[in-house]
Amino acid sequence: MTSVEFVLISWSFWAVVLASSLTAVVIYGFRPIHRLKLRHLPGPPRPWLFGNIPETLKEGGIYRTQQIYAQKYGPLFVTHQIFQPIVMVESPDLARKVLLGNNYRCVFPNLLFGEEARFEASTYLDTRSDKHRTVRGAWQPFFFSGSLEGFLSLMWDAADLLADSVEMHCKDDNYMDIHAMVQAMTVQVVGTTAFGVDFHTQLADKANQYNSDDVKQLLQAVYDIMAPEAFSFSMYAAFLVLFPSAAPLIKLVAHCFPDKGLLTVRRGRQVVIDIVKKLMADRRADIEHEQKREAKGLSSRLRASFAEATGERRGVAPGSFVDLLVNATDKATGESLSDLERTNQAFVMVMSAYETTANSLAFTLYMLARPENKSKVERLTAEVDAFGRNRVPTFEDLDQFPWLEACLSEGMRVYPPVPTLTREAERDMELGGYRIEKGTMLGVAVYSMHNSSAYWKEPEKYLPERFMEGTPESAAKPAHGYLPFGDGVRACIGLRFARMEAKLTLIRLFQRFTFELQPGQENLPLRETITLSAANGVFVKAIPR
Ligand code: HEM
Repeated sequence: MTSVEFVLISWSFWAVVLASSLTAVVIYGFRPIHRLKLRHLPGPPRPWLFGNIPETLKEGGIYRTQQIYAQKYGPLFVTHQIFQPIVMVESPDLARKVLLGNNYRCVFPNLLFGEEARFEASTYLDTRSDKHRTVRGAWQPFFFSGSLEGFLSLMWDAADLLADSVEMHCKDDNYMDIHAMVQAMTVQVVGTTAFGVDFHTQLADKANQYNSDDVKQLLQAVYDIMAPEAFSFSMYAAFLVLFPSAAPLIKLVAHCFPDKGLLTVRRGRQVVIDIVKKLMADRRADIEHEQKREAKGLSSRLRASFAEATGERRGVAPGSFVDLLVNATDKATGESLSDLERTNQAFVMVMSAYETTANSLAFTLYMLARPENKSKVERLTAEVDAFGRNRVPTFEDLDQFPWLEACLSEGMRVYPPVPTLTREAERDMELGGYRIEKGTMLGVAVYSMHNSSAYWKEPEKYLPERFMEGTPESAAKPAHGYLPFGDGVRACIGLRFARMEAKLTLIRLFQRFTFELQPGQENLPLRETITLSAANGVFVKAIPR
């Protein structure tokens, strides 16, 4: 073969490769099989290659496009937001059918590889059937009434410290970012209740800075993991979106040549994992130490009073999460959870326990600081005063705050901290008159449902009365239309913990202050990841009472 022939052959070879690749991309971009399968469902047109992503970016979030699509196409529609088509529902009845009939929550693919992927694979959030039952069973005692009662004083201490920080800002007469402040408080609560460690996240009245490098790192790391920028800044994420079936190859390349976004997420994860590993190792050492002391005949009751008298560190609360993990066994097999699984549970605890609670508190405080809600605040302070401005509530006392609880519930209606829920169809099913195939990804548009005039009267108004029994507003409330904590066997396991923490915080704050919103925040910009939060914080001025 002459060299000219060789070049010609190789040129034609490459032309064929190029042409067939282009054809594949064009066909792939249309996803004909998906279209065919879901052609009978209503929903927005799906532009080539990127699906509905451009519209989502334009509208500022998935929660917003869901609202627009529901208005246009009704309570069931198919959207192509990320990776694959999602059949979304927006009515209370359909949401119930999706959440109660399907027990596996879809978790979006990620870029993790190798050891990191193995770690992620054991995450609670992604467990199925028996494994899910085992892991949920291991978590459950942490939320029993006895455990919660034991956490009350730790939560109250944290809320009290928050109130001290607020007072400090009052002196400066400045607006403060109450969202950032409650975040610092909820991290403290996770630390003390679940791990027996005070992270000293709150500024309090003295140091005016974080006490420990670990804590600074932890907060930054959690932020990095959750930050949408970190994910979308990785160019590999775009490839995953476009070519999900090439995921293993994309992950391998991303692993070998990580870009800045991916590095940020991986570093963040590693920091949190290292910290929880350290916490668990410390606790194991403590347990061994305690057992030795026990063997020497010093009873735990005696030790507790000794600790009290000497001011020794309070230690791990009864029912602490690390203790549960250290002892956790798989009910089906009788085997103990592996170290990897234990570490993963602790990682999930840090990630899931603090942000959602902080967001729900920040949204509620935002609503209560708006001038038009002054009368709601007056009713709230009257309720708090009737209990006592300097009294510490007991576990039983928490039932004495129905209005405060209603204010919190209504805050989570307007701004549900988790705006979308997902499930995978476990079998072929009928939904809203349509046939849905097994394996289809399903979603519940919680934000849209909570803010729809189809189900709620005057949804734009902040009306805690909706959650007060016997009121006309409560009677007008849709059955099953309120889902801030999800529903079914995958519903939030931390619901009682979160509500108790939020109630104690609001009681302590309103015992001492009321709040005024900084002008210019009438429309609160939102940031959407898996959760919904205030994009630029919530700035308020506290008025001492
Ligand atoms: C106001 C605060 C909170 C809100 C709004 C919230 C909301 C949610 C939602 C919507 C889900 C998904 C439910 C579903 O798919 O049906 C969920 C699941 C979960 N939440 Fe929460 N959550 C909060 C606080 C907490 C806390 C404090 C913890 C831990 C202490 C926690 C741990 C979890 C866990 C582990 C899951 C997964 C449950 C499972 O798959 O079995 N959450 N949460």
